[in-house]
Amino acid sequence: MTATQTPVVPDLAALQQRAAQRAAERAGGQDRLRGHIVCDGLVRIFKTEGVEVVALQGLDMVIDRGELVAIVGASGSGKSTLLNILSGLDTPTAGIARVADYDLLNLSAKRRLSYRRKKVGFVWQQTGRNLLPYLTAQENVELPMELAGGRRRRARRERARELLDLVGVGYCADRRPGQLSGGEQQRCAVAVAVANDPEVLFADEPTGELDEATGAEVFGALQTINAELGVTIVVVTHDHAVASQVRRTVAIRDGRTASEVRRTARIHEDGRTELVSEEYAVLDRTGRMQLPPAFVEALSLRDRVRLNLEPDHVEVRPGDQRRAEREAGA
Ligand SMILES: Nc1ncnc2c1ncn2[C@@H]1O[C@H](COP(=O)(O)OP(=O)(O)OP(=O)(O)O)[C@@H](O)[C@H]1O
Repeated sequence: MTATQTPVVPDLAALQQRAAQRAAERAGGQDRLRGHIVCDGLVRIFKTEGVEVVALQGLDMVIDRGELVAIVGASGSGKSTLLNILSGLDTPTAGIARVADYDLLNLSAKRRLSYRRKKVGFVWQQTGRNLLPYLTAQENVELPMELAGGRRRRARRERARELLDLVGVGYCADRRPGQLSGGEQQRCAVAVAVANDPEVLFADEPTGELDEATGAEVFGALQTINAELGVTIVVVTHDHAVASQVRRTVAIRDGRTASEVRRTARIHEDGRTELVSEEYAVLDRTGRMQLPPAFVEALSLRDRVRLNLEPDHVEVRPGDQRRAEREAGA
């Protein structure tokens, strides 16, 4: 049996391949594929009443064109701060934040507006933030096109209809948000977010207020947009179902990229396809990395650790081996 014959997990690999192909076509060639979103040593410090909060402390992250990436992390780890910066709502204190050739540290007001209107789209957790209640779904999708200009009325109407169909809510076109379920509203929000054909879509907890089945439908709409339109998508989520279905999940801890899980489809000799997850720690340019909390706890690592350089790996041992053994035995 070959890879094309009924693999166990065909969807992810096939969709990702299609997304990469579409994104490459949009970008005008493979060599422009690298680094659609680049954060390097990204810092955001908030100052309130003389107190400084370092929300991002040198975050590094590169996302390629056409990727669909999930960002996870505990509350307060800096996810919303990162998304606000990447969506052009907030300005970083230092470092590099670049999206599709827009340097987000140095944007004029005019360029910021064009960035927000044309380059990126957003889906927020609160459905009320995504859709205007007094417009129908169709009108909601047409509105951003009208504001951006450039498309005639008929073209706007046709595109809105196509996008609603693409995310599976064509039947909701003439209804107002109040007449839609939470999942339908979020799928309409996805159509609104891509109305002006953005290169990147940011979604902040898009399934956060939905039950599992409805959340899966909304995530399915994001996957379709990624695969069919080649839009790069970054989803901040606490939803395990979402995080486990993307090819790459980036975990943020204390304002830094702590680790990444990459999933690849492995094809066995008997033709079975298996989804394999591998966890990586992220090493920054100065050689810093964070050990996963489970590793630290398992060996009671504290204060300082011993490092040994081996020909093909680095060993990390408890600094005080005897104490660690005592605690492990206790
Ligand atoms: N406007 C602000 N002023 C002061 N501190 C802020 C501001 N925004 C965020 N912070 C602080 O920055 C840190 C990161 O917050 P952020 O909202 O980015 O975390 P998060 O990972 O999105 O959390 P959650 O999952 O709860 O939304 C927190 O300590 C937070 O209190």
